[in-house]
Amino acid sequence: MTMNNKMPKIYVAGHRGMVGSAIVRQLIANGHDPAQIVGRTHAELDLTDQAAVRAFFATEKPDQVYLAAAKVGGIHANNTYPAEFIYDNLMVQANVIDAAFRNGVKKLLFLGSSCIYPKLAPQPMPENALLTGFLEPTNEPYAVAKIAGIKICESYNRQYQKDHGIDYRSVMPTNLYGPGDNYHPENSHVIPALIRRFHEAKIAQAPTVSIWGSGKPYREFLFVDDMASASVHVMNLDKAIYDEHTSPMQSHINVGYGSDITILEVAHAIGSVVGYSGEIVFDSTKPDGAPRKLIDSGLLKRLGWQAKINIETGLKLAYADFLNQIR
Ligand SMILES: NC(=O)C1=CN([C@@H]2O[C@H](COP(=O)(O)OP(=O)(O)OC[C@H]3O[C@@H](n4cnc5c(N)ncnc54)[C@H](OP(=O)(O)O)[C@@H]3O)[C@@H](O)[C@H]2O)C=CC1
Ligand SMILES: C[C@H]1O[C@H](OP(=O)(O)OP(=O)(O)OC[C@H]2O[C@@H](n3cnc4c(=O)[nH]c(N)nc43)[C@H](O)[C@@H]2O)[C@@H](O)[C@@H](O)C1=O
Repeated sequence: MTMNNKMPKIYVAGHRGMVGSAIVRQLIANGHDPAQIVGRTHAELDLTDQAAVRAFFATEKPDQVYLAAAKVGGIHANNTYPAEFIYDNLMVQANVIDAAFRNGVKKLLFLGSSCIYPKLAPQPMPENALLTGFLEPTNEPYAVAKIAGIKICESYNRQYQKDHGIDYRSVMPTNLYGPGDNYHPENSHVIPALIRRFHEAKIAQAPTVSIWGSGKPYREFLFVDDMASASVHVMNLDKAIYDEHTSPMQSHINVGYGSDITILEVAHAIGSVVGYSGEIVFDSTKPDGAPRKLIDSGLLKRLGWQAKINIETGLKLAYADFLNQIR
């Protein structure tokens, strides 16, 4: 009882989402008391509603916040709903970070995305590639919102850290996948989309299955439980160490797997896990997006974290999750 009282009360924004639910699992696996973890569904609390967010923080008074709620989707969703991607993400971030500050939250972790980096950034992309060039057009509105999220955290630290003791950090994940993913046929990311399409092709005994674009772009894929462990690791890093490796105007940290593969290679790997042996064809009416976006995760490695789950293992776990979801 005494020990539980000393545990920080943690608000995981987006606790039902793929990453948020993995962060909750990780915190509990680390021994955190589930009663000291707070979550609200979108239906219970719309984070774009400033008054509702302020009222929630004033009532719950969490000590720490993991900001894993966002409008999220793959290349088609980003391209089709750009207004929602920029508006929702700007509002959610601004509301949550500001309400956290106003209500005494000392520690917050903001989840951005590797799409913050320029389309033609040097590969692998280091943290200091931010704001050095043009963004990939298919997800520019989402990326601009994510860049604003980093800058909100940095600005609050710069203005308020000294007097209020706040420490708001940011992590930039590469492309993620795993249990709890969104398997929508159009609006999802490539791995869940292809798991569904290959599974349906197998059941229908279809001779071909199509993948979008040329299959040539490279992507770096990280399993969601690795992302959750990296998030908790960065949140809990000693402040002196975090400060030594970042700066007030460049405080974000990349979270990647460490290597990338082509979309055609990941399609073959998914075909093999699902058990589909037909032919792969290309839908050239669909965009390729960024040619490559491998992030440099050297800083996080130096700070003591590395991914554990390889793509073969991760895809098997993801397919098991898909089968479970459609049962
Ligand atoms: N998935 C990926 O490949 C990547 C994800 N990220 C980042 O990681 C974080 C988590 O993403 P992920 O878990 O994949 O996404 P999910 O879509 O699985 O989860 C996002 C969660 O946020 C909630 N949410 C969205 N809008 C609102 C709102 N207005 N009010 C309240 N809740 C809201 C969603 O609820 P509901 O579904 O009910 O709307 C959902 O539970 C995001 O910041 C994302 O940008 C970064 C890089 C890659
Ligand atoms: C995480 C990241 O996610 C988005 O960027 P993206 O990396 O381009 O994401 P994606 O997973 O949707 O596509 C990866 C690649 O795969 C190809 N591809 C083939 N076949 C399918 C397919 O069936 N579906 C999808 N979605 N892609 C397919 C697709 O054409 C592309 O070449 C950002 O908008 C932004 O949200 C962001 O930060």
